[in-house]
Amino acid sequence: MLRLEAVSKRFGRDWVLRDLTFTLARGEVVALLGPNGSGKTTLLKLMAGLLKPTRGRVVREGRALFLPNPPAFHRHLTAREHLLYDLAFHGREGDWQGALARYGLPEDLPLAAFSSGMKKRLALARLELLSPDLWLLDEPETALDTEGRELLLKALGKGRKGGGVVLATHDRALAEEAADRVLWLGAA
Ligand SMILES: Nc1ncnc2c1ncn2[C@@H]1O[C@H](COP(=O)(O)OP(=O)(O)OP(=O)(O)O)[C@@H](O)[C@H]1O
Repeated sequence: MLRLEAVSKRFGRDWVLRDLTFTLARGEVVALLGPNGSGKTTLLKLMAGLLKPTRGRVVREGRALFLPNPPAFHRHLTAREHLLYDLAFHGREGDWQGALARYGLPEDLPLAAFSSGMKKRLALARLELLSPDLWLLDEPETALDTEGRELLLKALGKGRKGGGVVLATHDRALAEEAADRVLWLGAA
């Protein structure tokens, strides 16, 4: 699904990642763990193609979608409007009403009025609907309550079936429960 060949990334004079080689197999869920500033978000962005490596190569199969933390939405749209916009933008059709109901979300409230947990739920509903091949998730568990966490675990199962998942997290319990493998990032 995804291969990184001797990838290094530097911002200015600081190396954040050095000589990283990694392969994500189809159907695999991998968790990225490491302290603040160790390069987890940078690595997800490199995997998504949102950043270019300073050295090395990233090879991706299929369509990748990066979920930032916190998720980014147009605040003046409602959940219904946003999902319809996302589906149209990606040229897809999908049961957006079913997705909102599964995640316990209102259709007609502007997203400016969503709590951070509701936004996280909406981001998962959106991912399910758009069903990319590769799910790249930055701290998907933050702001989720117990039920939201269960929904996340289910969604990760769908991501696995769809192709593969890489998630950055500080939650070791989540990594142990959801991931096949952990990639530890330390000081570069
Ligand atoms: N656009 C940028 N320009 C300069 N430095 C950056 C940029 N993006 C990230 N960095 C630096 O790269 C390092 C890694 O940041 P990154 O956000 O990838 O870490 P992280 O492991 O996701 O951290 P956290 O656990 O706090 O979310 C940090 O020192 C950060 O300041």
